[in-house]
Amino acid sequence: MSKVVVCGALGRMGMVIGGIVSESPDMDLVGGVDVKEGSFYGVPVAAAERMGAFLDDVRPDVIIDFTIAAAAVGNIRAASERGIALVVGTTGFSPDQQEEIRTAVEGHVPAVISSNFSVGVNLFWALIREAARRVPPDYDIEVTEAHHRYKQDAPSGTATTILDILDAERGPHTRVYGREGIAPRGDEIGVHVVRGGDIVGDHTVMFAGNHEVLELSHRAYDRAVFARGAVRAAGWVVGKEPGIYSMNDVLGLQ
Ligand SMILES: NC(=O)C1=CN([C@@H]2O[C@H](COP(=O)(O)OP(=O)(O)OC[C@H]3O[C@@H](n4cnc5c(N)ncnc54)[C@H](OP(=O)(O)O)[C@@H]3O)[C@@H](O)[C@H]2O)C=CC1
Ligand SMILES: O=C(O)C1=N[C@H](C(=O)O)C[C@H](O)C1
Repeated sequence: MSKVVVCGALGRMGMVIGGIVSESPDMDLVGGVDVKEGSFYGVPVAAAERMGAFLDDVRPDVIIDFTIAAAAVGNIRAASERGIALVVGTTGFSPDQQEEIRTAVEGHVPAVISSNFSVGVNLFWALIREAARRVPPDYDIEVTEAHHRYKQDAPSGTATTILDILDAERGPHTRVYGREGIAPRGDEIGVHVVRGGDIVGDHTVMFAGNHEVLELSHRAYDRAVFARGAVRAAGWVVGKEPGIYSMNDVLGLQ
């Protein structure tokens, strides 16, 4: 039975994750952490400022973090100092924050870190990789993502992962974020961000040649797809060797 703490417990993702963990026969939801204290699913939610004391009290096996980048870095450090395994879904990390996370995790605790925990998106990334290898080099590439009006970071973590896959397969390209005025196309990848309403998460990669367009798309209809993946990762990561793992490791896709 793994003891689980959810960071960002009272947020959109935290609430869905808490519900799934509380109903999992092999998991014990022992608490949450959020900016303000409270409770969810019958367990306490500690205020972020007293997270360390709370972890020392409830002693979880794994922390699932869906907060914001600045908070997640500190949460990861707090988990690492106590030898607690991690699942991190938070997005929007700067290169410096990514380096801080690597230093906190590697050689200390096992952590599954992914910008998207849905099975569909992990397959989508594999299909994009394959397409990027096969599509002729002169085809233009545009990446579009759409999310709800409350999303803070842009472009999404999932879109950033897509851009990293495209760079790995086709060589580094300049990223042009939207266009305005006279904007002739070069050898860039165009990146387009849409924010509105309650869109859960849409991503499209367009490969545009002369007289044809190939598009690969993924659309999430419910946050449960991300939450189920994160809870699955939490069950998987406890007891693994220290290091950073991807959702491919959890799903056995590599
Ligand atoms: N990898 C994936 O599959 C997915 C990743 N995400 C990512 O997860 C993150 C959260 O998304 P979402 O749930 O929609 O966002 P929300 O804003 O709804 O939830 C984040 C929660 O974290 C709280 N929080 C802020 N700082 C701290 C802290 N120091 N300690 C604990 N809690 C804190 C926020 O409180 P307050 O509101 O008071 O600031 C809020 O309740 C985002 O980065 C998003 O991109 C989202 C979906 C899927
Ligand atoms: O903030 C969200 O909602 C989501 N964030 C993740 C991202 O930035 O890619 C994953 C998903 O698209 C939903």
